[in-house]
Amino acid sequence: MKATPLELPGLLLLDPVRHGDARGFFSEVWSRRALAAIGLEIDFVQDNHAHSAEAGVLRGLHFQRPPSAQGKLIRVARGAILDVVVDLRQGSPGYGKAATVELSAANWRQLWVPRGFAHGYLTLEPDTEVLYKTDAYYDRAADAGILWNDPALGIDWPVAAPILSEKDRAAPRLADIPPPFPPGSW
Ligand SMILES: Cc1cn([C@H]2C[C@H](O)[C@@H](COP(=O)(O)OP(=O)(O)O[C@H]3O[C@@H](C)C(=O)[C@@H](O)[C@H]3O)O2)c(=O)[nH]c1=O
Repeated sequence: MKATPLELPGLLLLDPVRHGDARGFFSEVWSRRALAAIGLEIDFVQDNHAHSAEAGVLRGLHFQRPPSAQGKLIRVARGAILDVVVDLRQGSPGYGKAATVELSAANWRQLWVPRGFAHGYLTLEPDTEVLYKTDAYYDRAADAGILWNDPALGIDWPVAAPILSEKDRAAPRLADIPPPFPPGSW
């Protein structure tokens, strides 16, 4: 498993091996041993699977407040997404900065997002299926979000009018919420 650190500390782009043959392919999409070998020892507790029917669906930017913060290991089994994360860890050199990466069934890449980030994605193709593992359970009371196009984040979304949930349409800007991950919480 190749692991490439991205510009925000803790973010890792992973390239699992895909063994192709005449039948199709085989791939170990998650292995505790392979992740431990690159220094990631994570106890995942939940697997999520989301289908988006259309290109232009934007989900995010979401996080769960501590102590229910979640690390996420994200991949795409069908279609493609622009995956976006924002570092919300106060005191991190990346605080308030965003990173974007394309994940697709074609490139077979995965993104490891540690606790302390907001996460969102835009589907680039219809019928896109996103799968991700989390290291903490869903906690509806801790569920929170930041407005996808908060100008302070400077995210270069390739779409002006995405398809959003009502919740995401009404999300606050980062400057309008108490810092979700103060020093000591991450
Ligand atoms: C996230 C989640 C949602 N739900 C429920 C709540 C709601 O009724 C329904 C849809 O929830 P949402 O609208 O929040 O789904 P969605 O907008 O897809 O939310 C997801 O977005 C991406 C970007 C993430 O990073 C995830 O952590 C998660 O926040 O599913 C669960 O039961 N368990 C979960 O873990």
